[in-house]
Amino acid sequence: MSLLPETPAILEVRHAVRAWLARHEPAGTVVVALSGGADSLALTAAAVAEAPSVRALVVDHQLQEGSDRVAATAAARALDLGCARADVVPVDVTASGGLEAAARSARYAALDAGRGGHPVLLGHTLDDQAETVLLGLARGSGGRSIRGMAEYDAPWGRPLLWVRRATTRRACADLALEPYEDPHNSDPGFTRVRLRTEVLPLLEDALGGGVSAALARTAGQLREDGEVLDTLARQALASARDGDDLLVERLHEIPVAVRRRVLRAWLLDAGAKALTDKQLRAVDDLISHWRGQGGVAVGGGGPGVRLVASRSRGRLSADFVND
Ligand SMILES: Nc1ncnc2c1ncn2[C@@H]1O[C@H](COP(=O)(O)OP(=O)(O)OP(=O)(O)O)[C@@H](O)[C@H]1O
Repeated sequence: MSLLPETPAILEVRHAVRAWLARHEPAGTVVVALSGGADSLALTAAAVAEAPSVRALVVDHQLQEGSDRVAATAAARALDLGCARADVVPVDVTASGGLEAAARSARYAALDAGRGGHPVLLGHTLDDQAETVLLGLARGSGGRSIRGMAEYDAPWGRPLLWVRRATTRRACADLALEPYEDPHNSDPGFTRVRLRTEVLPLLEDALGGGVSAALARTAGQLREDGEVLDTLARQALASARDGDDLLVERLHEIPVAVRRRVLRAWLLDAGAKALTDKQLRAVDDLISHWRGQGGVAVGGGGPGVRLVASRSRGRLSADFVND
């Protein structure tokens, strides 16, 4: 649909979507995950202009009074904008492990179930990426936590990862669309909101601007580097495996950055959960600093059971052991 006004903001969002489609070549229909907020609304308008056929999916978390109206309004906008279909999917959020996390997993499950085999475009912007990287830097460990979000991790596509949030807002204003403002997005009880409204502006001010873009760029570079290391690790894992065990002699010569990834993938496969850097290093010591030490317990066995990685006769094995 080339009926959209050709303002700089609209053209920038369209260009980002066009470039994503050209890189990832989804066949036919794409689904847009539409919250009704500025990011996914601008994304929907641009997708309709750029993709052969667009379906919108709006998840109604049913957590706030009137959420059904918000969802219905968003779906109606999607049809106005030219989507071939727009569906509201109500979900029941059962809050185990925090409401935010429960809402997110219910949302992704509903989008996955409703996408009909097509890729799903999400409206994450460069600003979301910068916040994610900053959170990862402060809370995570290792390069994986500051890689940020992928622009395509099938079926999830993020065409706007290099577009500023201000641009999607501008695009909506240019289209005379009134985005939904989620009250959560201004609630300082959420760490992400404080990052957005307090920390990042302070960093921008102190460092003279460009911080969000630099964080997003760093994430992009780390992701590319990390993907190479992951590929090498997959190959090394395949060659070191003997049944469920690993042959130590095949792991000795591998650079430590790759070897730790091999061990991580192997332990996760064996059922490890929430692996820490300290545990991984201790398992690595079974190879690089072997002095006959005992096994290393890692999380994952459930109550009363531990997963223990140990070395014996040139092999590493991971076994569940009762406490
Ligand atoms: N209710 C919803 N229905 C459909 N899509 C949604 C909904 N809420 C969010 N999305 C999609 O997810 C994108 C990111 O939204 P938001 O930043 O609120 O998510 P989040 O809570 O940070 O979750 P995550 O970053 O894990 O996806 C939106 O741009 C939109 O594409």
